[in-house]
Amino acid sequence: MATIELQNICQHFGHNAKAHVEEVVNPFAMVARLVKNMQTEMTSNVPKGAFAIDNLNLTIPDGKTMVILGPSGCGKTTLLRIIAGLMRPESGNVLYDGVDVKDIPPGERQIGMVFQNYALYPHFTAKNNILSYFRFQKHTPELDLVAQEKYQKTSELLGVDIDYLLDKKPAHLSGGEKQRVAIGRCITREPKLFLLDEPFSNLDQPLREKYRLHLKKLLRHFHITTVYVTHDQQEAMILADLLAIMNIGRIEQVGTPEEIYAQPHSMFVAGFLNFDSETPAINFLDGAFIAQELNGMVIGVRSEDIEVCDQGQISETSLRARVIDVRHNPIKNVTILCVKAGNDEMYASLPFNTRITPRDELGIRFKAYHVFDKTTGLRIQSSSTR
Ligand SMILES: Nc1ncnc2c1ncn2[C@@H]1O[C@H](COP(=O)(O)OP(=O)(O)OP(=O)(O)O)[C@@H](O)[C@H]1O
Repeated sequence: MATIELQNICQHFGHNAKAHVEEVVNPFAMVARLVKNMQTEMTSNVPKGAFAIDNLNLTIPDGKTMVILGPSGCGKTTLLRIIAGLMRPESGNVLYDGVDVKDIPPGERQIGMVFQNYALYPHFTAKNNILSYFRFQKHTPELDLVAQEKYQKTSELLGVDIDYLLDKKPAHLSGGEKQRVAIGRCITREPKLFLLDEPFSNLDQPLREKYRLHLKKLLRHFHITTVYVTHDQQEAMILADLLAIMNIGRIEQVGTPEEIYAQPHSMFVAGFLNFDSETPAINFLDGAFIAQELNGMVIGVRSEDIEVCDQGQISETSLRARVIDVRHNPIKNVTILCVKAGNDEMYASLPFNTRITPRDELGIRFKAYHVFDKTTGLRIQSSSTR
């Protein structure tokens, strides 16, 4: 196990690049990068052109799972590759337990890595992939014994259903099976650090859900420091001890999912972290519409923090609104309203089956809200009557 520290990391790509990336000579890493770049090209939300990580600092505490969550192209994989040593940053330090690992090659850092494409050895069976760490060492009867024990323990932890795929080669394994073999391969080497880059992105939804719970169990069992990269909010929420929200080369906020949701540092974080995909993460409203002294500010209010009242109960502390749309969701036990107040449209989550219909006129009140500076996007204050 290890505490990982990133200190003042800088890395530039594109036309503002200060230097060429020093790619550690590793054919697998280079192929993975090419594939990754093609995928990023196709899906990135970040403006094309220069990309920079400037003076990034981050600590991943010993034994914790830190999920790096951010939009496509914000630099999550770059960060993971810097931690792994697959890329040397232009400047800054990476420390494992306080020791600078600049001169330690990736293969000697005791890392278990699982990438999107799993990078299994195609000519090895599943069993030999799981044991590949031992297969590359000088063969001795003692090593065979250790390997057998490790293998036994790993397959127990991965679940009984790994047995039937052991003699198959990767070409004959499904995405979920490859993923289990890749994780098994990591566990067998007893890493001090797990690095996982969207390992479930090739799986369909039910399998993703199954395997992420399985992975959570494994991570709990081993207490290995883990960095998990994803842009899937549900995955992040389930797996994270700590979340780091990333945006265009910057870590915007670090904390538990609950802390970040309750006290977002910025409009980006407030609008990005969404506990419930039924509604937008937060409603942003023009401060001036709420009160004159809030001119130049933006109000952020979560859908669950909006309550409604009859027109007759509208007071100084409530706003007039018109219902645009009503959706009842019996599974989640909520009724979602879309209402318009002034020029602002917003969503409210109410108890299931609330008797409201489109075009109703009503009053709305905020139980809690955040105030953001319109120019910097930073949170200035929060208010709650909950
Ligand atoms: N070796 C490289 N050379 C030039 N640009 C690169 C290189 N690697 C990454 N980039 C650029 O850096 C940015 C961040 O890429 P990165 O793969 O780290 O993002 P990401 O957050 O992991 O994205 P995704 O969620 O889509 O996988 C992108 O704009 C990408 O095009």
